[in-house]
Amino acid sequence: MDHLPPQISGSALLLVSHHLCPYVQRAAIALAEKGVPFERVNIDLADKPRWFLEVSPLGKVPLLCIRLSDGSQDVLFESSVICEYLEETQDGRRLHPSDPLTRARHRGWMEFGSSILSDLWVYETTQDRAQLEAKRQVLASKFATIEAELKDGPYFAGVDFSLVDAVFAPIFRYFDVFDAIGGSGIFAGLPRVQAWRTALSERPSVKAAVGPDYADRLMAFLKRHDAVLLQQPSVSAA
Ligand SMILES: N[C@@H](CCC(=O)N[C@@H](CS)C(=O)NCC(=O)O)C(=O)O
Repeated sequence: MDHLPPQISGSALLLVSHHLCPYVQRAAIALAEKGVPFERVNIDLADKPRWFLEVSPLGKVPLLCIRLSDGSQDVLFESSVICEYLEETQDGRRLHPSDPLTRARHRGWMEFGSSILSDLWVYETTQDRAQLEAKRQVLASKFATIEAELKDGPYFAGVDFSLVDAVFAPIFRYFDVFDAIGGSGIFAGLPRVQAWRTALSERPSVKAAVGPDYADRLMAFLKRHDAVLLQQPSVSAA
């Protein structure tokens, strides 16, 4: 594999990213939690570079470009696969439970998080109010399911931060923005989810992966899509 992007330099790991992508953010959180040095390069998904199309089978970010010890290079795609690879190859904090059954359950909840991201894509980009409301109900129901799963916290599995947390932290950052523009109401009556969301927002790895101006970038994205989500009563009144 010798099509690595021109931006790669000294680091053994390069995360090919997009500035808003929650799948990228989960991988960046896993890297930060493990204390693994890496480089990050953002690409324009509306104008994908040729080198990216050559090494990304699905044309999606994230990619993890890896320089191996013999000097050869390889590329991984799919955020969950990247997280699992990091867990298997890198030192630092363990992000999966050691017990196989618990680990398998965690993988299930990571998939559940990805299904929420698919719902969110429609929720944030639709121009149809009925579709927005239908997705809001789906999301509310999924977070109610999570509420029943959460124990004492602060994280999904208790005191230990795990890959499930890395998956959900970027999801909650969306709702920071949605709440600021009128309130989704999705977490009302879900105290454990609320507490989990707060704990994740304070985690340094999450802050670093998502970036300080995330809300502004997401707002600009919503405006570009002319999202009906922006037409909340409190926003139109402003
Ligand atoms: N299942 C993939 C999803 C990644 C994904 O959907 N990435 C989006 C950005 S958030 C993307 O690259 N979209 C570009 C495209 O579909 O053309 C993963 O977990 O890595």
